[in-house]
Amino acid sequence: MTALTLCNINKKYDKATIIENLSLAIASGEFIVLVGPSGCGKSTLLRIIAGLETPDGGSLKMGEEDVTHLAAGRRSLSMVFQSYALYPHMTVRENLAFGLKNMNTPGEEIDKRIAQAATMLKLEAMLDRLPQNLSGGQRQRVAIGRSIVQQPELFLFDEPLSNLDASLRVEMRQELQELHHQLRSTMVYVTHDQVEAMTLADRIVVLYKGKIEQVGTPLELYNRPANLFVAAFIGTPKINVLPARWHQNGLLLGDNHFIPLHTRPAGLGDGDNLFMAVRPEHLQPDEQGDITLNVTTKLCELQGDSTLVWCKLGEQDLCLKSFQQLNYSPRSEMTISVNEAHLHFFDGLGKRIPA
Ligand SMILES: Nc1ncnc2c1ncn2[C@@H]1O[C@H](COP(=O)(O)OP(=O)(O)OP(=O)(O)O)[C@@H](O)[C@H]1O
Repeated sequence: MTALTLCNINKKYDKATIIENLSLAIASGEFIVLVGPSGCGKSTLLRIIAGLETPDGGSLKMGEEDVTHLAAGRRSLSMVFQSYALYPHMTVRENLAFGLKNMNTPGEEIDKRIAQAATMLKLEAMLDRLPQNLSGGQRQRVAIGRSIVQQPELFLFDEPLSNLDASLRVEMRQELQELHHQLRSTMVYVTHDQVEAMTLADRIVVLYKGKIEQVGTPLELYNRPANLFVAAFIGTPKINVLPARWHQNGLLLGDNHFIPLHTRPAGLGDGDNLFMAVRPEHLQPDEQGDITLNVTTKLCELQGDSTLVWCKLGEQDLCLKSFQQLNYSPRSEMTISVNEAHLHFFDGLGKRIPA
């Protein structure tokens, strides 16, 4: 286990800045998940930590040791890729043993570590098979096993589950959780999958254009997004965002729809522009909430366990998610509601306004 400290990391490709003055302290044993839109620099950051890319500025420490200029092979870490990268002509056992043999680990020790990893990852029955005779999930387990036998202080994962089908992903996600629980190693994990991020992470790092937008526990990000970008990035379907203006004791939404509020968001004065945001699952298809809104339905999407009701408040599109099975015909008038505690407010620059 090791702590990891990134301090003012910069990385450019040609003239384009990919990572900009990025600082992050990762505690020993922590499971950190990096998320962000395609091209925001997640893999680049992981490769910098691995030593596969050199930063143009800044420093990287593992524990107390400055590893900024240490060769990849000399860092006590192991990386698992999306593509598994197994040797096709070697059996599972040989794949697991390969790195250890290169480090001149004694044979007995290799056998012991392979046996432990095989038990942990349920690979015992497959040790003498070639990768071509394994399923995608089993291959991914071998790739993870190859990391485990190295007993690294730090695990790096670059979208390790993205080649697997949906049910296998769920299974592997749970196995990774269990693995972290057993090993208590520091793990840094890149994914596009929100559920993986929310369920695996101790803390999530949201990146955008090479900068950190917010670092926090999954629930901090969901409950108190620091800005509109994070609010819109975390949660499916996306949070509803409505332009608004403070007026006396409430908000004027886009088309002058007034909603009274009990609490004035900090620092707001009459006429100030802001954004009000509300998650689809916090809109209720009834009048029970503190604030009611008269909307016109556009479309109902029945999903079995839930229904998405797409509707319009004036010119503004809204999505409501209900865990009931609902069916409204298009262009029906209905009243929906929300509790004031579920509203988020952001200033004109998209920064959260504390309640
Ligand atoms: N070797 C390279 N040379 C030049 N540009 C690169 C190189 N590697 C990555 N980039 C660019 O750096 C940016 C960040 O890439 P990176 O792979 O880190 O993004 P990402 O967030 O992991 O994206 P994705 O989610 O699509 O995998 C992209 O614009 C990419 O085109």
